Amino acid sequence: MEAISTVSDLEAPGIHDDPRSRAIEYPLPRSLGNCILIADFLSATECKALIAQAEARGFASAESDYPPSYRNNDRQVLDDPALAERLLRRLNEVCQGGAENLLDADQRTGWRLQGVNERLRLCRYRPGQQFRIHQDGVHHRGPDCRSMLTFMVYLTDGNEFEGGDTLFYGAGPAHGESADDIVARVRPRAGSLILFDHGVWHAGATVTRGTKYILRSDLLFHRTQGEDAEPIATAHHQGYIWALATLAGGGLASGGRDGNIRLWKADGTAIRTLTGHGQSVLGLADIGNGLLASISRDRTLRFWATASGRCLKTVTAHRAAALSIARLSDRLIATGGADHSIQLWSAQGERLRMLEGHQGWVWGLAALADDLLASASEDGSLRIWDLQRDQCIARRQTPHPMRTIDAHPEALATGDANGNVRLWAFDGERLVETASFTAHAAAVRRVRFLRDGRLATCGEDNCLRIWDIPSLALLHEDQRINFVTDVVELQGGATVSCGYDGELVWS
Ligand SMILES: O=C(O)CCC(=O)C(=O)O
Ligand SMILES: [Fe+2]
Repeated sequence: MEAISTVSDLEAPGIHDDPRSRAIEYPLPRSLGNCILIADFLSATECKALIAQAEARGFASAESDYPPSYRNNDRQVLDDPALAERLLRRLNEVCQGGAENLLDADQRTGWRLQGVNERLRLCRYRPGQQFRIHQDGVHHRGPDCRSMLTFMVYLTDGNEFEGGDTLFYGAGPAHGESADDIVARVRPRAGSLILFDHGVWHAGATVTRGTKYILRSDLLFHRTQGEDAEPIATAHHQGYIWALATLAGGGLASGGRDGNIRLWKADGTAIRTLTGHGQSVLGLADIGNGLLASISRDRTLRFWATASGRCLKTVTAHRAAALSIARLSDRLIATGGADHSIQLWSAQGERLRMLEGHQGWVWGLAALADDLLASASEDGSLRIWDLQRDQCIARRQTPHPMRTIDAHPEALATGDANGNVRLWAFDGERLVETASFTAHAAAVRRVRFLRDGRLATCGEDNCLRIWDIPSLALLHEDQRINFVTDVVELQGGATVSCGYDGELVWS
């Protein structure tokens, strides 16, 4: 076998005499988006070298970044601009007249191919590992550069493992993930490149025997000057908005995948942008005295002065993504993480204590009183913690991963990965489930009690719903074009919701 010691040996067109002889297929109906499969994009030797180098660097479980029910394959992030540049060169070589020709430029008026994202992700799937139905996220590099297509090379051949096909669906998880909804199934071939629009719903099926490896990146595009270019500067955030919080002055704060926190007046006027987080901002809380606390996938907890926009303090809060935050009193804040722990903090950001017990990600926290905290976890349990004794004093297990929680003087609400919302009562000792209903046709992302006995729920079925409590009558419904992630009620009574479309919507 040809010896390849570094990835830099990925050079000229590999083993092929004519680089343009590669077979090209279009696995999806055009109406669902671009999807292009190019055989023998990398040679077998190049694939083996990439795998060997990745194994030498070592894979990590995706568990600190993604819940296992969503994806549990192993992963490695490799920033390699030189390799990305060579992959782009190869792409231009294999496409007659350059890669742009293949990509249906009509779909991207005003945008031109810039390159392959140098943030390369190597993924390994061993038996039992999978990546459930999803759309791929957009990488934003300022208003004039963003990714639009997924770039994925299969490094192992389908005859070396069982399962592990890439599945394409006609619609999102609201329509289930059943075999009937599969529009195309791609059996991995070593060296094949697949390119598809980020918005196409897809999954990596469970590998049942052997090992599957892929190299994953994105195609980046830059905006061309001129009247064709569609403005994107009007979006409230670049990419997904994850979380909202009301502010004492009547406005609100939003946090996004762009790592930014934006402050807004109640009428929607932008006040300022707080920058500093290195990754998605997943939770926000007004902690009083003009301070905002934020948590991020970058594992930190930050404290900000809302009047000046200054970041006063940054602490590493968790050993994995920090997912949830709640203010208990002027003196006490709690955060929950993908490391399964709950951490308690002073309002000055000193770490006080840790609560352990959950067996999965702590997605939601809610204060019941100054020294009583409720937590909802991917492990399917709801727990109540007495913060005077730092003990879990009540616990209820449910069959599905819990994703969100909110509290209200008379009740608690939780939402789960299967679209169910449950209402609970806690009498100081016993935790009783008082109601349970299917609120969404996919995972519930947020539950929030509103004034006048109403409950708002946000779902991965792209719906915001408002329910009357306790009758459970549906009072209002808003359908968006992508997941709805949060909703808050402002002092004046308006509700503001947000989601993966990057927009805040007042109603
Ligand atoms: O493994 C696969 O076939 C799909 C992987 C995928 O969807 C991703 O990495 O975004
Ligand atoms: Fe994907």
